[in-house]
Order: sequence, then structure tokens, then C-alpha cells
Amino acid sequence: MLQPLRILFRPKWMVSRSSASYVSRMRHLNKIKEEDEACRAALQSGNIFLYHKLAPLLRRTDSGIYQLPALQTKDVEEILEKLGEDKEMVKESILINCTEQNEAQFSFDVGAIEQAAVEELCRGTFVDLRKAFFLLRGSEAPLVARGQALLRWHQTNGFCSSTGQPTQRNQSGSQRVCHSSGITYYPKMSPVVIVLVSDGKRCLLGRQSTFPRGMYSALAGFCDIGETMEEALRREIAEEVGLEVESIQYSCSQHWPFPQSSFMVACHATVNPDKTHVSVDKVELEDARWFSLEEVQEALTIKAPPRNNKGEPTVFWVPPSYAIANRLIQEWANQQHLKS
Ligand SMILES: NC(=O)C1=CN([C@@H]2O[C@H](COP(=O)(O)OP(=O)(O)OC[C@H]3O[C@@H](n4cnc5c(N)ncnc54)[C@H](O)[C@@H]3O)[C@@H](O)[C@H]2O)C=CC1
Ligand SMILES: [Mg+2]
Repeated sequence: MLQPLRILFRPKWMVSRSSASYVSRMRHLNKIKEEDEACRAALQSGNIFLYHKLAPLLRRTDSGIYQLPALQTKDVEEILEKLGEDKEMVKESILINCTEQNEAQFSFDVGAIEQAAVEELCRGTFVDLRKAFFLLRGSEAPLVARGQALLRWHQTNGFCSSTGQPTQRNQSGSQRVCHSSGITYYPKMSPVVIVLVSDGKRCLLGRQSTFPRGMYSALAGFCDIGETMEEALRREIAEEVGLEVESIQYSCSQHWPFPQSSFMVACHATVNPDKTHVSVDKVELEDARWFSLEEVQEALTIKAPPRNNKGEPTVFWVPPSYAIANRLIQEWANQQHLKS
């Protein structure tokens, strides 16, 4: 019988933020998300993050740190005018979030304009999102991923799947409507469960053939329609490695933008230490095996794996810290320490 979920940790925001300011910020955000007039007004004094064909604009500071430049709306209008474009295009910006000072944050894709010209005017570079994840710090990486996910969703949901007619967005971009069928479409994420399985002493990691050489990660899989997260977790582990999970503990969650928006729910799970034989589904995984605490600890210290002359990593390593898999592996290693 599976054990019920249990929250393992208390997120920082639960203790560090004043609830009054958080509540007013969320109510303000909700208003500009729902009301077109309020959103137009917020855009006038808001911040805009630029993208070019979904690659975010980053700026390198004099000290070599990469930042996500937040442009003012009037600056973006000026850039558009300088490049001979209609400044009204800025109204296509999509609401992402708002700052602690209640300033709205938007994303805007200038993909129709020549990349180098925008880069020069903005003193920045458009960088592939995977690379941007490596370069940015703190809350900027999830913010840039969210902005890209929303832009991508709008770019691929311009037509109603029932009537084939164009869909119209509201001002914030939180929905699109087909006025012909009356269907409202909302940006969506696919739920994925990611799990670090342990037999009490070792943890189970796997790799797909598409992963960079030497990299092993926690096992993951998309939830099927109608499944609970626990059912999806149990099924994926049975399918991919032929093991039966005995207990589950919820850890945390993450929006994952690659290749499209997934909602990653991360858990720890255990199997019976007498039933640890792994039979890998070779369609899904190239390999899966048990790793000792020592091996995992060593892998966690690797920031950039050493590479051979073909540029391929030569050692066992795990996903970088921005990936939720890294957090699960780190948590497991910490727990093993506490036990010993
Ligand atoms: N952030 C992190 O630390 C990690 C994230 N991931 C992400 O988890 C996701 C799921 O992992 P996989 O092992 O690939 O899943 P998986 O084990 O469910 O296998 C993928 C297959 O599932 C099917 N599928 C069912 N529903 C799908 C949907 N909504 N979208 C796409 N394919 C669907 C497709 O046939 C696809 O080939 C991937 O997108 C991967 O990028 C995986 C490992 C670490
Ligand atoms: Mg999988």
C-alpha cells in the first residue's frame, strides 16, 4: 500500500514574506490579468523582457554577470520606431508577473525584426533558453522560462482546433477565445512526475540516449489522462525499470520549459531492498542503474564535466542545479548523511 504524501520542507516564501504585501500583489496581478483596461495601463509603466524567435535577450555586465534586462515600454516603442516598425506592436506584449513593487512584467517577441539590429540598440544578445538557464541566477531563470512558455503558447494557438477560425487573445494574454465556437483556450502545461527511487542505501538513476554522454537523472514520465500523480509515478517506475514502488514522499515542483511546458512534480520513492533487480525498458531508456552515496556525492560536485577531444563528457554526472532532478538527488544525499 502506498503511503500518503507528506511535505518534506517549508519553502522560503512561507516564512520570509509579509502576507499583506503578497496578497495585495497577487490581487493586483489578477486584476491586470483579467481586465483589459487595467492591463493596458499597467503596460505603460511596466517592464518588458525581449525575445527573438523565443530566445531571451541577456546583457553582460562589466563584472561578467549575465542579467535579464527589463526595458521600459517607452524604450521598446523607441526601438521599434528607430527600426522603422509600428510602435503599437508593443501592445502584443504578454503579461508574465509583477515585481514586489507591483510593476507589471511582460514578454515581447521581436522575431519579425532583424536580430542584430535589436541587439545593438539594446546592448545585449539573444541567447538560446537552455544557455540562458545556465547564465542567469536566482529568480530570473524561472521568469524567463515563463515568458518564453507564454509566447510559445500564443504562437502555436492562433486557431481554434474545433472551427479552424483565428482565436483572439485578451490584453494580458492569459487566454484566447474563438468567437465562432465560443471556446476559450488557456495556456497549458503537461503534468510530469519525476522520482528518485531509493532502496535505502542506493538511488536509481537512468539516462535516455538523447542525454549528453555520462549524464544520469531521476526517472520521469508524463501523467496519463485520468491518473493521479501517485498512479503515474508507480506506473512509470514499473514500465521503465520493472520495479514496484512501496512509498512516496512529495518534495517540490517546477515549471520545465523544455521541449514544451511541463509541470514537474518531484518525489522520493522507496522500493523493497530485497526486490531491486532492474529491467530497463530499452525503448524509453538507454540505461538505468543503482548508484552509491559516494558516486552521487562525487557527481554533485561536478559543475562542468571534463570532456574528451570530441567535446563529450568523460565521467558520470547529474543534471545542473536549475533542474529539479538535481534537487532530488541533493536531498537524497543529505538524507543519507543524516542516517549515517
Ligand atoms: N527538470 C528536470 O530535472 C527533468 C525534466 N525532465 C523532463 O520530463 C519530461 C518527461 O520525461 P520523459 O522521460 O521524456 O517522459 P516519458 O517517460 O513519459 O516518455 C516520453 C514519451 O511519452 C509520450 N507522451 C505522453 N504524454 C506526452 C506529452 N504530454 N508530451 C510529450 N510526450 C508525451 C511520448 O510518446 C513521449 O515520447 C521531459 O520533457 C523531460 O524534459 C526529465 C528529467 C529531468
Ligand atoms: Mg521517462
